Amino acid sequence: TVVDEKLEGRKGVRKKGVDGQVRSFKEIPHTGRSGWVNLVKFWREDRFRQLHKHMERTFNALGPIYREHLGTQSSVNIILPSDIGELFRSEGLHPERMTLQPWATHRETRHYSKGVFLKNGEEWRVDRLLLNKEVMMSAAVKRFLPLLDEVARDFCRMMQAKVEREGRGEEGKRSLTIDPSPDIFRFALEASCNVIYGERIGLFSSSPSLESQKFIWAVEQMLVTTPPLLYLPHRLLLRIGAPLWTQHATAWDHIFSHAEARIQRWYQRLSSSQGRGSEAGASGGQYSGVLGQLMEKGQLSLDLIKANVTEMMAGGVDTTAVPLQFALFELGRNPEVQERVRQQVRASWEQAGGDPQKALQGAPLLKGTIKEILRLYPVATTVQRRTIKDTILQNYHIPAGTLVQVCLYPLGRSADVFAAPQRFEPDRWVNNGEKGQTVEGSSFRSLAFGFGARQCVGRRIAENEMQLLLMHILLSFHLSVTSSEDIKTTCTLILQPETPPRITFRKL
Ligand code: HEM
Repeated sequence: TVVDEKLEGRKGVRKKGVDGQVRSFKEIPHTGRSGWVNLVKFWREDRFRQLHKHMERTFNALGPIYREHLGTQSSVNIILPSDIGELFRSEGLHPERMTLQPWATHRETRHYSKGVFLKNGEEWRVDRLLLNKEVMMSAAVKRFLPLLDEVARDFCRMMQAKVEREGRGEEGKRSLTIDPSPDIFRFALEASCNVIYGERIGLFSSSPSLESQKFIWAVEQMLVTTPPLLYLPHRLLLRIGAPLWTQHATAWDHIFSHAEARIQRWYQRLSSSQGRGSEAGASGGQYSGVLGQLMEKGQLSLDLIKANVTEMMAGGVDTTAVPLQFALFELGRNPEVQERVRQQVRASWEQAGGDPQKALQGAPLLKGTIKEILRLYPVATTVQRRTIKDTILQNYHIPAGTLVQVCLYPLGRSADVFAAPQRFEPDRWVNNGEKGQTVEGSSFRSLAFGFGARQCVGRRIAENEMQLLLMHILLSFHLSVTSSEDIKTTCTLILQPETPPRITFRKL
């Protein structure tokens, strides 16, 4: 293949073709013509798990644009902010990503509706505008922030009790070294349930319910089984009852049944409040989470509500739990950064008089920390768009309908885009990177949540959830790590640590 033959590396911006003409699509460097040969190679060398590193290596070998053909999929991959800007500028009113076909097939075979993640066109836009009102608009953020804050505070109380009980050192100053990932997954699920269903599920108790553990397991299983199914003819696997397909579909069934039980409960409450003629609705006029809002407003059908809250639950737990693990690790191995962030958080917290929104607004380094973590460890490793018109990228002609992927891991670590890209430096995002930490301007560099009208619908939930947890942890604990070696990462559908890092929590 082109990569294997180690064709001359061509970094930087590509000049016009020999005769000054735009070059053809076929001339874009590629990693091998046959999608099936490439796929076999990927399987043999276990490259799916290292997809992010494979992309980084390929850009280094082939330059800032390349084509890849893998099984049934093909894409053009890009990395430079100028090309990313060009791509997003022409995404149109109904931006389209690569369809996660196995997820779509699950909905079709079970006769379930699809949520915004899987829809396209005007159908997508109608649902999306309704959801934005409940999760993206600033009035909605104001409503759900206290629910996230409550869970973050409870998490810290639970951790304090654990450190006191199991830690070492004198009373009141004990420290405990643990792999915090199981607790963080519980936090993320508890927080999601509180915001989406308006329901606490008691995951910080000593015996969390079997149902919740099953849910966490099912999301993990669904994520792991997705990448291989993306490149295989999964309808054939479905027809022959292949174990990979069965595992995938069963995992989704669990995720759906979790949502189903809650929707039924709400439906009964709503029907009985209507029966009583109550004007305040099932929630008694109190904010009771995204599901409650959607049910009471009644603008989306019950099936569409189910599809969307299920997608939000499935998309909202691992995606926030994993960056939080990386954040604890980076703050732990960079004590000076940790102290700087803590000082700002403390000052802001004291000023805010217990108002979580004010406290976050006064601590921009917390936001910078999250952006920096997602730069180094983008939980979704690519953002994709299907072009709606002919475009030119790196002076190559890209026909309408091409799938173009922005590769976030190599982008975040590129020295052409970020100064000292290996350094964990939340300051680089504060005051528009005034400290010269990005190379040439600042547009199209922070894309972990995607872009524009199709960006992550859970973005405001995720950002606030992660910032609030870090805020309360920094107010309560000093963090350190047992080893400051880089964490090895692996790609399922999301980028995560190969082995979760161990963190020492010392009570302040
Ligand atoms: C750190 C956490 C998260 C990251 C990095 C992340 C990342 C992303 C990205 C990159 C996209 C595609 C955006 C695009 O195409 O432009 C996306 C879409 C989506 N995310 Fe997230 N996400 C996170 C958390 C969440 C949460 C908490 C939820 C649910 C509450 C959620 C639900 C969704 C949904 C439903 C979509 C599809 C939106 C649409 O197509 O209209 N995500 N996310």
